[in-house]
Amino acid sequence: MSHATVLIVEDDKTLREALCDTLELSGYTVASAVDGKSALKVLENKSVGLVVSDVQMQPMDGHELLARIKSRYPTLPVLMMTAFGNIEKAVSAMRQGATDYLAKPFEPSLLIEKVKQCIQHAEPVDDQVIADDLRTRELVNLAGRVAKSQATVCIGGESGTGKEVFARYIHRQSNCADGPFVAINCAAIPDNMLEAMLFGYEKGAYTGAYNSAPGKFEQAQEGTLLLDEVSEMSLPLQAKLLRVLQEKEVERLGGRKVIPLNVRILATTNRNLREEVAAGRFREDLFYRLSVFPLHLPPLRERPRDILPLAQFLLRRICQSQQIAEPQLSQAAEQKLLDHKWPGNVRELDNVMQRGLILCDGSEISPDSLCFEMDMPVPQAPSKEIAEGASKGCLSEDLRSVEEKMILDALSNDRTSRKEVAERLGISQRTLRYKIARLRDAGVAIPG
Ligand SMILES: Nc1ncnc2c1ncn2[C@@H]1O[C@H](COP(=O)(O)OP(=O)(O)OP(=O)(O)O)[C@@H](O)[C@H]1O
Repeated sequence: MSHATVLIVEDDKTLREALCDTLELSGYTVASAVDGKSALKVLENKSVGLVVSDVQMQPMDGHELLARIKSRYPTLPVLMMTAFGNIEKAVSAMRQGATDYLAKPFEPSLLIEKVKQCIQHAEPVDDQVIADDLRTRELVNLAGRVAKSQATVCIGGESGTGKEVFARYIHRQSNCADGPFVAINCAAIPDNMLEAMLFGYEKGAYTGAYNSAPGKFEQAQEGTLLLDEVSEMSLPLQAKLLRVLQEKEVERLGGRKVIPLNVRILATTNRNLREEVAAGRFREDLFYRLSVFPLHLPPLRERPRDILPLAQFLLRRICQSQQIAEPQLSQAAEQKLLDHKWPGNVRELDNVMQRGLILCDGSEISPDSLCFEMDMPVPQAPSKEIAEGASKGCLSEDLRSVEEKMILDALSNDRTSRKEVAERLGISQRTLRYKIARLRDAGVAIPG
């Protein structure tokens, strides 16, 4: 049985109670509301997996509620209940994005059947795309439209803006949604390994290849392959990638068989790819092949109406995963979130909500519980303490700032790739990526 809460929106008290009873007896957790306005309030405070709503209600009717839900929670399924014989209302609700409809009066068994179907097809909470700001809503809309084509989409935007969230959304909305979604982070894997992981290899292709293995392209057959941080790929590998994209076929390393591919390609990048092309770090032909349809996600500070819905969504997600009650955000806390500039975007907001949850009193998150990393004091301890901290195996704040300075110095050389920076610092590219993300979350501008 699904754990998702079903929200019943119906102004007729007797019918509302009957619907709630029917679903509760079938094992669902149920919440209820008397009209669209109060339903939106419930949605703000509760994680809901499905809305079952009447059409005719006052003051906010089912159509308006549906429109608000589609703009604010685009992936939340809605089952509309229409008056018997009013097929036009049902058709217009379906056009507006309702998942299904029930014509009144209906048997309890039909309600249970439809609810079950809608919940089965519903997005898990992790897959939801929050889009309240007009700019984000337009992007979701665009992403939904481009999803239906076979076009290669390159999603750009600062770190933590939700590029992977959008890539997954495009996959779910595409004609290959039933196929696999395979993602590979091109920045986190050393070049020779990345090649083997992308294209696969035959037994004996290189030392240590004891068995043959399919690559990510093959794993993504009939589905979507996301090339995350594609700009970090080396030039020689870019050439090989281009060939696979042009030919729509792949050969495993050390293999002779040509494997035809039917894979939708998506890519993301934190960098301005045009600038990378101009600087000679990214192949122009690959740029054009990947950017058939470019989508750019603006930073969170440029879509302020997303901040609070995202904060609430993230809070709910954290509370659900930790199975704890969800505290309210006080009005002053909301204002503090709205006033911040979010250099680390949604990922930074996620961190702030996690910390807020730890620091709050359980029922309410106040402004004091919301601390941004850039506001946290860095103690100026004498160097003796650095050594002591290091010998205890913990990284003191001073050591951390020395480390940060080394990373920033290394990154400030324009001609050095991230891969070379990682090598020079003696850390893996994955570790470097993690440390850069932490610095970004703390509001530090990253060179390059
Ligand atoms: N619109 C959104 N709705 C819901 N969650 C979001 C949204 N945007 C971002 N997130 C959340 O923010 C976090 C960062 O998102 P994501 O990994 O997609 O960002 P990114 O741009 O791909 O980051 P990076 O460039 O560092 O890889 C994730 O936890 C994701 O679930």
